[in-house]
Amino acid sequence: MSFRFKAVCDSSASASGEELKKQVVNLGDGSEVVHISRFLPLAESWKWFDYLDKEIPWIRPTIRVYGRSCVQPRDMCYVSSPELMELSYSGYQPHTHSWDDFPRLRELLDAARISEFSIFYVVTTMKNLIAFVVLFFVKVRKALPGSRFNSVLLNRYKGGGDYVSWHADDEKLYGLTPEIASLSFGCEREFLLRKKKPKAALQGQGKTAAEEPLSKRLKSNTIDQHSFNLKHGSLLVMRGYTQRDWLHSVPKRAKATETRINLTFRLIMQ
Ligand SMILES: O=C(O)CCC(=O)C(=O)O
Ligand SMILES: [Fe+2]
Repeated sequence: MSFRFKAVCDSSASASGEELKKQVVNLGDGSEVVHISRFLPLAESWKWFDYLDKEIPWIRPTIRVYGRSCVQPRDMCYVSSPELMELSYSGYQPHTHSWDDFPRLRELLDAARISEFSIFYVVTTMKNLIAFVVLFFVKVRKALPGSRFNSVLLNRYKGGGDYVSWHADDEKLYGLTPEIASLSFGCEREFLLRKKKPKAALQGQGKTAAEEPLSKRLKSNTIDQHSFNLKHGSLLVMRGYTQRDWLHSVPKRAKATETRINLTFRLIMQ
């Protein structure tokens, strides 16, 4: 059973001016999660879901997990700028879609007056995607003043058998205290967080934190586990030392038969 977190609730205004219910969960030791369940209106979210589902050039790459090659259990796409450091995870370097191949798209960025974002992307049908990403950057920034992002990793879970296993987005290119803003569309899925075990204890057992069975951790300390139901149109932000001290996952769920799309916005340090 997952631990029910004690949330500190406050609220902030959305881009359109209405009140957004914002949950701020203090994980301790400088780690924090912000959850806004109704970040985007439902109808607008479905529009974006359909768009992303159809137009993103999704791929399902082969990655390496504990020395073995396997097909990643979800589709993905990656968007960033060529001058930024390249992302690499699980022995896999995703193709970086760049907006430099499509100079006219800069006009769109300027029009949105967010030229400080050196993002982006595009393949043939991507004009709408740029508008889409710009819109969200603006909305996320309004809800979380001071946030900055310059890349986005897109994931598509085509049913309850698709998942992301325990990991931390602690790659060096994001720095020590990355802020990661995650937008979800479509099928509601559970998002879990659990505290990493101190390195010394795991090394003694010849294990990494991700290999420690969940059942064992729950027996020992349920307080180190948090669960969020990520609804259609929701926003979840991890910040502070969350990537250093915690792992997160979206586990398989037999009952989740429909597709879910998730976008995680990140800042690559230059
Ligand atoms: O799908 C999600 O909610 C999380 C995805 C994630 O953790 C990642 O892409 O690193
Ligand atoms: Fe992640």
